[in-house]
Amino acid sequence: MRHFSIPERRAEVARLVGLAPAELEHALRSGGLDESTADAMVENALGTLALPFGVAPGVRVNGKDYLVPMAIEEPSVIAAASNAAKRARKAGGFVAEIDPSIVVAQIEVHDVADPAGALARIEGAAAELVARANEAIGNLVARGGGARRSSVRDLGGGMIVVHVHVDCLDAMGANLVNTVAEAVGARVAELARGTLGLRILSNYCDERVARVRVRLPVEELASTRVSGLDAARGIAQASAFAERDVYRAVTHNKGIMNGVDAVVLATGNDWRAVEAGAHAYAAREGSYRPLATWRLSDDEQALEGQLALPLALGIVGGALRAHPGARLALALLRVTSAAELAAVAAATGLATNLSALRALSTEGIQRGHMTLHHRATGGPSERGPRTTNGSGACEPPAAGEAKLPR
Ligand SMILES: CC(C)(COP(=O)([O-])OP(=O)([O-])OC[C@H]1O[C@@H](n2cnc3c(N)ncnc32)[C@H](O)[C@@H]1OP(=O)([O-])[O-])[C@@H](O)C(=O)NCCC(=O)NCCSC(=O)C[C@@](C)(O)CC(=O)[O-]
Ligand SMILES: NC(=O)C1=CN([C@@H]2O[C@H](COP(=O)(O)OP(=O)(O)OC[C@H]3O[C@@H](n4cnc5c(N)ncnc54)[C@H](OP(=O)(O)O)[C@@H]3O)[C@@H](O)[C@H]2O)C=CC1
Repeated sequence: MRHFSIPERRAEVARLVGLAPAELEHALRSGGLDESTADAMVENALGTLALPFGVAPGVRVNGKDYLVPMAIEEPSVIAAASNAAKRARKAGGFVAEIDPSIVVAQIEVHDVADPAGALARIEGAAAELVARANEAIGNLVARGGGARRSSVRDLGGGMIVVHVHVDCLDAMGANLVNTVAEAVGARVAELARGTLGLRILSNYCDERVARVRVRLPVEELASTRVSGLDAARGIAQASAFAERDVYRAVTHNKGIMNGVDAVVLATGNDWRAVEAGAHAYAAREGSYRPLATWRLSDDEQALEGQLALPLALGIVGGALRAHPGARLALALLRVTSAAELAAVAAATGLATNLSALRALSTEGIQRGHMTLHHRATGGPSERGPRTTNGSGACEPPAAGEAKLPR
């Protein structure tokens, strides 16, 4: 069977999203980042290091179908996301709920002789601190964002920490929030009567959580190799394993981050921040837990999955200002807010988790994964294009049923 070329896939994607093929060509030239832009982005640049950039078609979230850009070096992850998305779409797709874009500015003060008095004075000055914060980020306030409230905690040993909770709207928010932390720092230290310490955002964005769920009739999990009910039971059992064992929970979460990180990376977002926050959230109850869990319904008719993780993503600012490949990724997604991007990234994470668990709990991971792995290493490939009409030409996909030539 004929293997479709990258230009053929680009042409199909361009058609699907209404871009000129030349725009894709241009944005993805040199791995999406030219040397002079790279030179301006970081220090001591020698060049760029490219990753494969692919798409998972037909990921339905809150009733809308997305062509999801994924940057990842690992074979079978994009296929896994596509596979689960296809099954989920038939059942109505993923449902996501996203918190407001709250990121916390931390101001730490030490050598505080009277922490109780400091807390009282800082709580009494909450409105003043919020106003000072908002003065420093006037443009964000004008857009409808800004500092919402402040809080303070006694950390013991003469150390206190003040949080200013800032709605960063469509930005990831690190620089915005650092500006706030520095703007209010001196006043906080004055109120605390201590020594001003660090002024920096927290990457633990537990007020900016993306929650996504999916409900699949068990028959949507069936294959020629396994019944839907057996697959669903296996996935629920795999979830129980991860809920009981930290060694398994970490790998389970890796399978979620396969999807999340690939979207985060493709869209030019800060994946270190996402990773740090996700794993802290996984451990928020004192032990490390799976970020996603799966249950078979009581009547054994449906499998229900849910995922929650903090996701501070931006569709403005950061690397997006400069990176043509990341801007292309956002153009493919056609998202209009950071919350919408978080919804898609989370849904993609739940999708890769579902496919991994389905494979693991039925036939094992190696057949699907290694078949695609062999393509990268020069070994045998069983896969040909699925969307040819026999003459090799692409069949036009129906809306929401988008499939790409392989
Ligand atoms: C690999 C598959 C998808 C094969 O799955 P399959 O059932 O053999 O595939 P199929 O040939 O029947 O195709 C079914 C659908 O899968 C997708 N699909 C299938 N092949 C392709 C392809 N070449 N390119 C694009 N999409 C593909 C596509 O959506 C396709 O629908 P179609 O388009 O044909 O109507 C399946 O076995 C699978 O999902 N396996 C899991 C793979 C995985 O999780 N990989 C990650 C690497 S392992 C890891 O990092 C994490 C892990 C596993 O440790 C996490 C954990 O332990 O929880
Ligand atoms: N610990 C961490 O995670 C740290 C991360 N960073 C890095 O910081 C960067 C992210 O910072 P971030 O503050 O998001 O980016 P920016 O500093 O680029 O700020 C985003 C800017 O976008 C503009 N903007 C336009 N439209 C909107 C909108 N609708 N909503 C919000 N802002 C809008 C605002 O500028 P204006 O108001 O002027 O128009 C805003 O200042 C990333 O590169 C990250 O890696 C930096 C330090 C620490």
